[in-house]
Amino acid sequence: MSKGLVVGLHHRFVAARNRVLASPGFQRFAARCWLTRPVARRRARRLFDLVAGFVYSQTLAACLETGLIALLAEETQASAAIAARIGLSHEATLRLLRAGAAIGLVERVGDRWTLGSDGAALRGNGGIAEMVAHHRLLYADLADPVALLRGERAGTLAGYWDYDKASDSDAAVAAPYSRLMAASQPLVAAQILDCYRFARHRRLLDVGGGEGRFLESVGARVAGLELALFDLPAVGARAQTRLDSAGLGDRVTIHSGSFLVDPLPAGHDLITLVRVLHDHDDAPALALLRAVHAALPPGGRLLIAEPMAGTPGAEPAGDAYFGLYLLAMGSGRPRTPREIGAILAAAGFRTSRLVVTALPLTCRVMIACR
Ligand SMILES: C[S@@+](CC[C@H](N)C(=O)[O-])C[C@H]1O[C@@H](n2cnc3c(N)ncnc32)[C@H](O)[C@@H]1O
Repeated sequence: MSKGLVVGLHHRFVAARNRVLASPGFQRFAARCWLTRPVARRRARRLFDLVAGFVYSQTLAACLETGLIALLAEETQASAAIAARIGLSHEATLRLLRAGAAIGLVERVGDRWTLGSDGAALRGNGGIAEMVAHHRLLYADLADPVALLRGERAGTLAGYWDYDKASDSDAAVAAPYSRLMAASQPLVAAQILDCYRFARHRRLLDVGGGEGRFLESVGARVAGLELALFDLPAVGARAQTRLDSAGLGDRVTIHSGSFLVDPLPAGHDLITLVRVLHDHDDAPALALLRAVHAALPPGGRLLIAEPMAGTPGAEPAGDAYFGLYLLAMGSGRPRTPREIGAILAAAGFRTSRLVVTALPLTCRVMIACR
């Protein structure tokens, strides 16, 4: 069968399916028939979740901002005691507790309240709370999503992630985004360190390494590996301070500059790009990969770690969440492993492969060989 014919048949199938699914008569039938009812209910719930997603996010924000999650992590409490601690009326507290319970953040046990399973999981990862607070900026930009897509809105996030100002040594610009990245870094670092054997290398350069939180994790896990970090001047200065106070100052060399303008330091057999490539549009991304290629010796490796588009089971995190987040930020896009492989080949890398990580939703890893 020719490819054109297969595409044509696929198209006709999808069009026919969508006509049926959109029909109110079919929807009524599907909801009433015992055979189709479970599927109809699942689909209705999924659609409702899409419509209501912002309300759930804001419920989560309120649970964090009032201190409810932190409070219940300490001890179970009665609603009146909770109200006194979080500074809301008893009525508002009950409303928040019930909303939080409905989405798994808190749980009622007898006449007291404790964390729900998602609330407990959230406590185990400090980076999530920081992201939730940070989403105020994202949601301000998304208040008019069509204007954002048309390019009619100067994004609030674009001012937050202002790499141009950070490259002019503007410490006030670099500080908030560097702190945010450092807070969410441990979860990412653990996955990278679990999926790739760093001990096979002698010298590692982490490009766009932020405050050095990733190198801190590598240093703690892999003895004997020489460490170096490259980032914009204002960020490099923060990394120096952080790594000095972590006792790694002697083991890490900090290089400051812009990877879009300055050559990367040579002499490292492994270079890492952790949550860096997706920040950049295709032309600068290719320039960056060419700079990495030029800095590596023959046989040297590049490790790319970031959330990617088209991740099975985590599709919304790629093209929906990061697609719109990076649009608001003003540059970059999430890429599929195949797209990353194509730019790696264009930059001169001989081979590239995907490595399995524990939580591909937050981080996938590709290894390229020069
Ligand atoms: C999203 S953050 C990731 C930080 C760190 N790798 C992590 O995972 O926590 C991107 C990093 O790339 C750095 N960066 C952006 N543009 C750069 C450039 N032109 N040259 C050097 N570093 C740059 C930023 O300063 C920032 O630290």
